[in-house]
Amino acid sequence: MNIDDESETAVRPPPPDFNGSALEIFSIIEQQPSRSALYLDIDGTLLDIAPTPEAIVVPPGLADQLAALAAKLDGAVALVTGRSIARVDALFEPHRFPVAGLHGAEMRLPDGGLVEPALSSAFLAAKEELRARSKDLEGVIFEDKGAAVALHFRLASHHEAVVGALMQQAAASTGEHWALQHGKMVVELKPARSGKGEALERLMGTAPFRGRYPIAVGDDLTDEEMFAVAAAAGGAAIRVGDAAAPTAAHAWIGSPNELRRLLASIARQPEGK
Ligand SMILES: O=P(O)(O)OC[C@H]1O[C@H](O[C@H]2O[C@H](CO)[C@@H](O)[C@H](O)[C@H]2O)[C@H](O)[C@@H](O)[C@@H]1O
Repeated sequence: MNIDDESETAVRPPPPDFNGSALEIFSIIEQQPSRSALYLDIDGTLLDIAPTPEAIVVPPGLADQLAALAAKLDGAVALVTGRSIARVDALFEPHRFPVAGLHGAEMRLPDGGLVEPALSSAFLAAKEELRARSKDLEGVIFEDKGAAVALHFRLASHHEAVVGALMQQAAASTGEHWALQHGKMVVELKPARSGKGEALERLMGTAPFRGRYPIAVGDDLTDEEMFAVAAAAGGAAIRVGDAAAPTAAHAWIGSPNELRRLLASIARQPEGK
C-alpha cells in the first residue's frame, strides 16, 4: 500500500481493533499527508450506530479533529454519506467540509459549488404517501431528506417486509429516475443516477483531491461503490465493523471508536512526523 518507494511501515504497536493492513494504509497519511486524500462515511463509520437517525452522538472534539486533519491534508477530506448536506453541516458545525450527501445525489464541492438533484412531482407524491403509510407502522421511522426518503425499521424489525413492500411501491410510482438503496435496517428511495462511487470519481477529479492517493472508509453496502472506485484508482478501502461482511475493502477496523482514535492521533501529529 505504499505510494512510493520512500514510504515506511508504522513502528508503533497496532491498536487492538485494527488489522495490520489498516494501520499500514493510515501510516501513508501520517507520512505523506500532502499526497493523501480521505473519504469518510458517517453513520457506522465516524459515528456509532444509534437507535434512530436523530439519536446519533457526535463525540466532543470530533468536528475540530476532522478540521485539523483536513488542514493537514490541504483540505482533502470529504464526507461521503447518505445524510443530507444540511444535516452533515449541523452535525459538524461550525466546520463545512466537502460533502457527497444523499449517497452522492447532492454534493458540495471543495470550492463551495453545489450539485443538487431535481425533484419530480412523482417523487414528492411518493414521499407523502410513505409519510402517511408509515404512521400506521409503530416503531417505523420516516426520514425526509429532501431529495431522498427513508423508512427505518431498526426499532420494529417485524415490519421489515412491509417496509420493503411500501418502498417497492414508491419506487415503481416514481419511475426510472429514482431507485431503492438498502442499508442498515433501512430502505431508502433516492435519485437513480447517483452513487457514492460516482461521487468519489467527481471529488477525485477536483482540487485538492486530484492526483492524491485515495483512502475510502465506510461500513455499509452503499460504501462498497466507493471502495471499488478507490481501489480502481490504485488507492485503498477500509471497512469498519463486521469483519466477516463480504467487501471489496482491503482492510478492517473494528469500530467507529477505533477509527476516531486513529484519526485523532493523526490530527495531533506535528508536521513532518
Ligand atoms: O452513508 P452513511 O453516512 O452511513 O448514512 C447511511 C444512513 O445513516 C443513517 O441511518 C443509519 O444510522 C442511524 C443512526 O445510527 C440508524 O438508526 C439507522 O438504522 C441506520 O440505517 C441515516 O438516518 C440515513 O439517512 C443514512 O442514509
